[in-house]
Amino acid sequence: MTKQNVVMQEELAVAVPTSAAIAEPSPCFSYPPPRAAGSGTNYTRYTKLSCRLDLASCGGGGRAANSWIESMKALSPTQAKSAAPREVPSLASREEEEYDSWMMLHPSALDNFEEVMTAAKGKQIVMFLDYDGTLSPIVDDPDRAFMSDEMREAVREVASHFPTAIVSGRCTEKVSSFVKLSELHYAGSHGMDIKGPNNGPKHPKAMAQNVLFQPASEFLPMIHEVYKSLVETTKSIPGSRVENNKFCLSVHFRCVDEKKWCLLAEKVRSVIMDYPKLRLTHGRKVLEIRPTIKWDKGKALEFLLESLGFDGCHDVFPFYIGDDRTDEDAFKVLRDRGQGLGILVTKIAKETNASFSLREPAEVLKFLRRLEEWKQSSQDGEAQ
Ligand SMILES: O=P(O)(O)OC[C@H]1O[C@H](O[C@H]2O[C@H](CO)[C@@H](O)[C@H](O)[C@H]2O)[C@H](O)[C@@H](O)[C@@H]1O
Repeated sequence: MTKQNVVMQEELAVAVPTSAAIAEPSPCFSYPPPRAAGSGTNYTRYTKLSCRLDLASCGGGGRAANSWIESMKALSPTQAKSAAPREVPSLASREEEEYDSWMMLHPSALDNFEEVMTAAKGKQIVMFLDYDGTLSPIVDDPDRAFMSDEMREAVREVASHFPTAIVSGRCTEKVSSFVKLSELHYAGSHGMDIKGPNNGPKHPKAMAQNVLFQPASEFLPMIHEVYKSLVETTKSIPGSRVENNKFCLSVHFRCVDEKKWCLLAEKVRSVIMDYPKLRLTHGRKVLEIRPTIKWDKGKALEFLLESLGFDGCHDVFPFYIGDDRTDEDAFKVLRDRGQGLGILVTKIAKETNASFSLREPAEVLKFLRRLEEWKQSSQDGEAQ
């Protein structure tokens, strides 16, 4: 079988406006907010956090391996700043400064709620929500990443007003068992396993009935085979964990000693180099293996809009809220369509196609509650 060099070049660029550009912060933002890098905004300096996922060179150590490890650390917003070594006391404040600058371009969806809703007013809202890091906080054990009852209630309320879908890297069965709301659409396995609510949508304008779409079904046997190999190959690395997400796999290293990250990556590489039809990406302390088909969360969003009967409708306003790289595909679709709004959940500056931001799942909860209140009050207004 053809061997492939498993190299993913990914870069995370944090664009930092100069002090001149941030001297006069504007208290409110128009919709859409300023475009990110490369679109004629006030960027004059870039801080590049290299995110080269170069597994081929990992085993050999050296600079490439170090840079890969550094990029994985940089990608982890859950890093405890208080645990930073004493000799780099300025790191936290530098990150905060960068975040403040970044917020100029990706303002808080909560602080600017009225502006956001002005853009959505009169349009059919459709809500797309990522799960991990968005509805549930990031925790060490992926099997215990539960969402709170308050969050469930907020999602339930929002879904009673607007068609709502959960879009996750997890398999549909698992994420739906966490969310426990049968009235939602679920797009698991990074959008490769789409299911509509069994009893069809409650929303008068939405059409989709009993949707089931699995564009990567031919990969099931291969994924299962690779899952077994990965479990076997990585079992000697304490803390590592392979999660079977049906049409894709996750190899977790959140609980692996940093000194063993490269060894783990090398072991993953040794397995998947024999499968040129699989690709490797990385998320929040996780390596993700999935089919090379041109399908992602962005395609899933488009598919769901179409199956809901909203394709080509200009009076539809999709919100997509997510925290991870895989959510960028969906943010990009919204940006390219010039429709709706992407909201990135993050505590650190990241290059993104999202327009607005929220800091953490607790803010997502507040945002969903405000959306529900907004809908309630606009209904009350209509009734008067
Ligand atoms: O698309 P998502 O719903 O955000 O899923 C992406 C991955 O999320 C999960 O892993 C992440 O959350 C875990 C629990 O908090 C955490 O332990 C892990 O480090 C994170 O990467 C999930 O377990 C993966 O399978 C998903 O691919």
